[in-house]
Amino acid sequence: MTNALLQAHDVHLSFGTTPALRGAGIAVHEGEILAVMGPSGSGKSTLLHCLAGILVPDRGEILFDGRRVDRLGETARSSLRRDTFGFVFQFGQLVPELSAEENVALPLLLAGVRRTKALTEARAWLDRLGLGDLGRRTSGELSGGQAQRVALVRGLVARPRVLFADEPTGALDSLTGEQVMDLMVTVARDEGTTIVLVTHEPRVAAYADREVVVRDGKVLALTAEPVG
Ligand SMILES: Nc1ncnc2c1ncn2[C@@H]1O[C@H](COP(=O)(O)OP(=O)(O)OP(=O)(O)O)[C@@H](O)[C@H]1O
Repeated sequence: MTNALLQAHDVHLSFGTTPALRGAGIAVHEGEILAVMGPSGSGKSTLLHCLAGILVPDRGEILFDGRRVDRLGETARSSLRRDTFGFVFQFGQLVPELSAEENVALPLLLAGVRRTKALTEARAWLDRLGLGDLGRRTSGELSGGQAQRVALVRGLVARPRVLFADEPTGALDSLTGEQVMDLMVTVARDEGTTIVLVTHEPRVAAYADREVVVRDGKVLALTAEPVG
């Protein structure tokens, strides 16, 4: 496929003598929600980190929108992560001293949006997603599921082209996990966001358009790639 938004070709990466990726290849299409599954230690998070420009592979290529991410320097990769990508991890990682709305506003502030405007926008997002009542609370005053929904909104507020979600429901019970996934899919469809979703839970992967499995540092396709 040549028109994928995000691609990895024959990616290898080792941590010291431990190989994490051994020839991984993947193509993610614009607007697609792709679930990356596989056993513990198979290389899922490492692959996500390579696709997101957090890690640079030892060998192979990472392409975003036709551009070689693996050839960019740290500053350019950091700008790409800040301006074009969004992130949500297993333990939301909200800044504990800040309120929910301040946490949501953070990516906008980092992108140079003025504080008042960033907070107004953060509040609008929280309202739109039914979380407006939580805006003034700090993360210590939120339940795990509420905190994770706020973290998800923070990952989406700057309208990233790709959202990288690494086990976003891993710390939640299944009902709360479903609420987080419903929110993620609703926003992604509305905004046309592409999602790379690492999960080991089939119920979570079922929200995706397509699934791949990582095994021993390689990617096995489970369902067919979309045509186009
Ligand atoms: N920072 C690191 N230092 C050393 N080894 C690492 C590091 N990160 C990952 N590894 C190793 O690389 C391999 C792949 O790890 P990775 O975290 O990508 O797997 P995973 O499929 O995401 O696992 P899990 O489902 O348990 O999160 C494993 O053998 C792991 O121990």
